[in-house]
Amino acid sequence: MRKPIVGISYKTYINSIQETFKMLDQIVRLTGTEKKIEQVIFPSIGTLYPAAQVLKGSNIALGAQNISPEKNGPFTGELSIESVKEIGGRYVEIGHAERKTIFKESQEMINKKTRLTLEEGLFPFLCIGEEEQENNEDLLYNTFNFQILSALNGIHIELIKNVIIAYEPFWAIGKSFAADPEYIHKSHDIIRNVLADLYGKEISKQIRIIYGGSVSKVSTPFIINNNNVDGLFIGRFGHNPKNYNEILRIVMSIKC
Ligand SMILES: O=C(CO)COP(=O)(O)O
Repeated sequence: MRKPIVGISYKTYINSIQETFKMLDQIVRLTGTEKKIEQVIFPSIGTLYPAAQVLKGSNIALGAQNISPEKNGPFTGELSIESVKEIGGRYVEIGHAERKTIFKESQEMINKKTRLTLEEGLFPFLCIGEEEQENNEDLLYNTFNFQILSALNGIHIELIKNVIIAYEPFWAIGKSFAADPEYIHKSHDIIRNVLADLYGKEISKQIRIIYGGSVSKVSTPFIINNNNVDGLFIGRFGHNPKNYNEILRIVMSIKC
């Protein structure tokens, strides 16, 4: 069975090392021994190394919000996967809506980063999602199919199961409320079908699909209550460690 997984991104909201220490210390005390669920924290990039020190020895993994498309070389301003690995990072977030819209990240770039992450033995949180709410299921299928196929193009089939698909509809990020649970469930079903059509049923069953976009403790029980939703990718409404802990407990009570 797929192990539930919850990620939380601090984006560029929590940038002080002291504040990061304080928050992660609380989180480690609240949830750091849980084994039935995977937890990943994606701290603000300047706090990645100190965050790694706090998470070390707990059951909470470290993730990088972005990496350079190649291990080393002339990529000014980028974070190398070599550094992520050295400090114990296990996950890499790739293709977030903000990187696509603000930093103009292309599908080709997303493909390079995803491939590098998998070949280096780490686990990508591959973000996909439509820009506008879309009720036509065929159009949604085509959008997901294109994004997944181009991101995973040329990657060895053996590695595909290590991908975590983070379904984050652009239009639901940074809002007051998450997308409607029924809409989320339908999208996850479509993504599972896309994966089965591309890589076969067996592999599709092993890939975790999680939802992100204005998730809160209020919406969590409704979103998570579906077989094809394997976890959450939390933003602002989990930045308070107590809220994060509550969200995690709800997910565990339903999934574990
Ligand atoms: O983008 C997200 C996680 O990657 C979600 O962020 P918000 O929950 O703040 O909308």
